[in-house]
Amino acid sequence: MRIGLFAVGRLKAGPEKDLAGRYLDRFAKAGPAVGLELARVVETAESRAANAETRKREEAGQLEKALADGSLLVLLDERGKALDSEAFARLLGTLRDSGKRDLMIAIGGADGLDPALHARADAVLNLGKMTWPHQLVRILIAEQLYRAVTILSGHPYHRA
Ligand SMILES: C[S@@+](CC[C@H](N)C(=O)[O-])C[C@H]1O[C@@H](n2cnc3c(N)ncnc32)[C@H](O)[C@@H]1O
Repeated sequence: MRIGLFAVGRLKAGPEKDLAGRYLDRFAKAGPAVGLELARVVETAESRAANAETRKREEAGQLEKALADGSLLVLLDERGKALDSEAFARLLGTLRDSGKRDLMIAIGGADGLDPALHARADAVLNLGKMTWPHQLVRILIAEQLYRAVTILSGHPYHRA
């Protein structure tokens, strides 16, 4: 399965990008059935100037374009469902074994994700109830993806 991370907003060179990159590299190397596309950057000068609803619709349109036909979609949202790392690994394993070729995991911008994406999503997950900036969310989900493949493969990185 190919797993893509879709994120709104550019991650500048610096410690956040380095740390997210480190976990994404480990993740890509750890699971034979798991590939990775780097996060897509969709923010433009126009989208920054637009109001929140217009901006969210535009971002959702760009995500829809980036989604392969029949792709699974998981959204990250603080109002989503809380899973522990083992349950997240099981979910990833189930999605991986579903026969679908693509899974996109989406992180919203400053205004969150458009409601139309929520209606189409296969799962909406949170990383705790607090609101994190998208830069940190990329690091958190990258680490959890790596942790999940180590759980699925029985690697000792994760100690429950
Ligand atoms: C700064 S937050 C946007 C908050 C926005 N006001 C909202 O109501 O959704 C940017 C993105 O980071 C992700 N995010 C932030 N905190 C999160 C959390 N606790 N769990 C999951 N995703 C989170 C979401 O994808 C969110 O759209």
